[in-house]
Amino acid sequence: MPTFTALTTLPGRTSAENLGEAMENLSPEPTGIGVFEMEDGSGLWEVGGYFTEPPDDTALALLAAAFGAQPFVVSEVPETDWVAHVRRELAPVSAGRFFVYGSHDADKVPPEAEPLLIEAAMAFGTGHHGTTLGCLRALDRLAGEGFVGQNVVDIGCGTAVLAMAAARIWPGTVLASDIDQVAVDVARTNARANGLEDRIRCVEAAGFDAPALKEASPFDLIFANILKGPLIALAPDMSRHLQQGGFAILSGILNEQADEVISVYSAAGINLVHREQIVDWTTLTLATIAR
Ligand SMILES: C[S@@+](CC[C@H](N)C(=O)[O-])C[C@H]1O[C@@H](n2cnc3c(N)ncnc32)[C@H](O)[C@@H]1O
Repeated sequence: MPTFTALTTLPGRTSAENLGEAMENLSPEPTGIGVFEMEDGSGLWEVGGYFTEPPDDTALALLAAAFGAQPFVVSEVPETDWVAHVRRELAPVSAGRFFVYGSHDADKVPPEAEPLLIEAAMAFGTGHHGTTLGCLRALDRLAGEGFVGQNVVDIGCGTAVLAMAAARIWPGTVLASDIDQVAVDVARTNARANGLEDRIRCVEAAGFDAPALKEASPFDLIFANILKGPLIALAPDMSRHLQQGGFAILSGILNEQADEVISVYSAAGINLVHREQIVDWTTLTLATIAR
């Protein structure tokens, strides 16, 4: 299936993030959105969306005008080329005891590491982003303190990197869910490639809204590496579905948004245990009891 990208630039991080959010409402819906500061010192931000069909030119022109952005440049990228490119570019990542790698780097896995094989594909979660790295490090820390997750869910699983990390170190089944069916398919493929297909159940779900999640609730560990908005919206559900003494590892939170997320979760009875910033992104470990 071909991939189309629509790219633009504009000044100002807030405007760029708002434009990225507005792009989520485009039809066809983008399968991914990226917002990056350009590294050329211009102070401009690049905002791009990936689509499986060409996005509507008029809608893009209206969006660009509304946000004071340059006209979008739409191009078709053969998916296989993109995947091959990413595979070549991605170096393995160490995060605590975990080692995330592509099959081209199989010979680099340290013998003592917990290996997580992730092939580049159309889903988020290779371990390179500060949010994924933060979640893996938070999991490593909890496990190092002796916590053993017995009923774990990874909401917004993307590649299922977090679900697989939990399944690597603990017995039991892990649920991996995503609102995006493409991500669910990628998650399933990755679970199989890692020999974890019997341990990870992959389902399509928005938040906790699927029978598989409701049946398995309450969880003793919930990962959710999604953005601030959906995290805040999910806080009441989290408090219903996280068991007493359980942990939530949350990410996708810009550093300056972390205090707001902490106070919303605290009001829902889920309290801060640990926070870590990796570049612009904060990962929070929270618990249903103060420690
Ligand atoms: C930043 S990626 C995280 C992927 C992976 N868990 C990681 O840590 O690298 C966020 C994922 O959450 C999914 N997502 C966003 N909102 C969601 C929601 N309300 N319920 C379930 N999944 C959601 C997206 O489709 C995307 O795959």
